[in-house]
Amino acid sequence: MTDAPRLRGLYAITDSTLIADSALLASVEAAIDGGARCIQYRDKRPDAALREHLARALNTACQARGVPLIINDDLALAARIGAAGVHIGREDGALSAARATLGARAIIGVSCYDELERARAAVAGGADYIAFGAVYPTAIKPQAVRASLELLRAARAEFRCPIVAIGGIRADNAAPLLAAGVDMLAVISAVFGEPDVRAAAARFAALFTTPTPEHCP
Ligand SMILES: Cc1ncc(COP(=O)(O)OP(=O)(O)O)c(N)n1
Ligand SMILES: Cc1ncsc1CCOP(=O)(O)O
Ligand SMILES: [Mg+2]
Repeated sequence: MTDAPRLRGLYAITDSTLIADSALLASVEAAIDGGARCIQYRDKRPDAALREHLARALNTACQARGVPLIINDDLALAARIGAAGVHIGREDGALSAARATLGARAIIGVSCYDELERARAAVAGGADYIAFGAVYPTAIKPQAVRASLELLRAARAEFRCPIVAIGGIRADNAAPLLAAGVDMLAVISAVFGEPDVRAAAARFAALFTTPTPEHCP
C-alpha cells in the first residue's frame, strides 16, 4: 500500500494485447523510470493464475519504486495481492464494495465515460479519482463513448477530486486536456506501444512541470 500518493501526472496502463508477458515487467519499469506516476494493470484474458502471477510481479516493482499499482476490473485480485487500488467501470462492481474490501487507504478510480451524473455519484461515494473518456479516438477501444473538452471543463469546475482523461492521448495532443484542468493522463498505446517506453513516458512527464494546482489533494 502506498502512502497517499499525489494523483497527478502520467497514468500508464498496460494492455496484454500490446505487451508480451515476457516484456511486461521491464516495460512498466521503463515507464516509471520515464516518469509515470501511477500504473494500471489491465488484462482482459481469462487465465486468472497468469494474471495473478503478472500482477504480483508488477506490484513488487511498483512498491519498490513508490508508485501505486491499480488493478483494472478485478477487485478480488487487487485485494489478494495487496495492490494500491482498483479501477472500476460500469460492469466492474460497486464502489462501496471496493472500499469495503480494500479499505480507506486504497485508491479507487471510477470510469465516468461522458457522464457528469456518474461522476457526482462516484465523488459522493468516495472515489479517489474520476475518469472521463475516450477524449480522442482510440484503437484499443474503438467503441468507447467520447467525452468532450467542455465536459472536462465542467467536471473541473464542479469537482476537487482528481480528474483523469483517457483515450487516444499522445504527448502532442494532451495540452487541451491539461488546460481543461485534467490531473492525470491515462495512456496505453502512446507509452507501451512505443519502441522506447521510457522516452515516451518522459515526453508525458515533461507536460507536468507547472506547480501542482490547488485542488489537488
Ligand atoms: C483510468 C481509466 N479510465 C477508464 C478506464 C476504462 O474502464 P472501463 O470502462 O471499465 O473499461 P475497461 O478498461 O475495463 O475495458 C480504465 N481502465 N482506466
Ligand atoms: C480502456 C479505455 N477506455 C476508454 S479509452 C481506453 C483505451 C485507451 O487506450 P489508448 O491510450 O491506447 O488510446
Ligand atoms: Mg473495466
